[in-house]
Amino acid sequence: MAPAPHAAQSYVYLGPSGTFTEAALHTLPEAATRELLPLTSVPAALDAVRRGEAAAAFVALENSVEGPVPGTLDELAGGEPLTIFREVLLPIEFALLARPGTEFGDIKTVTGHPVAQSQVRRWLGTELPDAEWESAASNADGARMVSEGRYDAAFAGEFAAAQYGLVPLRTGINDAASATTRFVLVGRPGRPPARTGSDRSTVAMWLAEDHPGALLELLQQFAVRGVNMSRIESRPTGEGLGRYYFIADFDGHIDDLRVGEALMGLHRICPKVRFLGSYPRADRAEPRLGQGTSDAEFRAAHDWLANCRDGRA
Ligand SMILES: O=C(O)C(=O)C[C@]1(C(=O)O)C=C[C@@H](O)C=C1
Repeated sequence: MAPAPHAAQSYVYLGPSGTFTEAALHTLPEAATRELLPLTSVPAALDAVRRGEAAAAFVALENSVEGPVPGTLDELAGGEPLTIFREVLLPIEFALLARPGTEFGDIKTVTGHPVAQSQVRRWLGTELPDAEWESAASNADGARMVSEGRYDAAFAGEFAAAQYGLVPLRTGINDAASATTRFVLVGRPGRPPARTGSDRSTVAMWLAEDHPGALLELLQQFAVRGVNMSRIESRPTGEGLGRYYFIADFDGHIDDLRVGEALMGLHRICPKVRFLGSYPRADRAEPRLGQGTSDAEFRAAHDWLANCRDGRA
């Protein structure tokens, strides 16, 4: 359901209330001053922002176990441009929620978000090998459907139990210790938040045509400027088999000279580049700079070139 026009200053997110997305959103200080509106899907949330019906959407981007959240990357790379302004990391641990009185041995059907399924697959295979899985639009939506009696149990955050009148039959479930989901706050294009010295940037890039070394040419734009890439995904363009675009995260801010030079390099060799934002890193880690890649060294090189051109070298 689309938010009402008066909600234009709101933040929208994957609902209903009780999702991990909502829990992560509450860790952002600015969320306290906004109306927070749950919507039924990530595309619905991003479209509400595109239409100006919400100030920003808060969406899951990747999980340390499952990898990218299907759909979110393509939503950011396609359609009307959007920009990432913030990131949040949330440790993820599931509980198995059921209606009060349900015996563990009676569970025949379970539900949860598809990204949850990949995080509990081994646990499910061992503990409930005969249970039938059906996907829900979100983990909280799964809990809601259990409260309505449509499934016996749902995987969700333990915090969702009380909201839906359920009880946690098992807690602390996750196939991988320290599973973490990365969320981002996305708005209409605007000036990125100020550089903090511990920043991350995201860009989507399209290749001119398939040829030997095409991916290497992209990577070189980052490597020769000392820009550390932290993630790169290839995604189908939808224009036929073998046609891909790339979406990458890298250390640094668009105001860092090495980052600006790398982005200009991409612009020279790619038919299309979409800058998706520079924003403070949630883990506050600072990049390690290689020799010759600091702002001061880039500036000195520019000054030297200008002197050479003026005959003052
Ligand atoms: O269903 C939820 O609770 C969500 O917030 C969505 C979501 C996701 O899309 O990755 C968030 C965190 C977990 O990794 C599983 C599901």
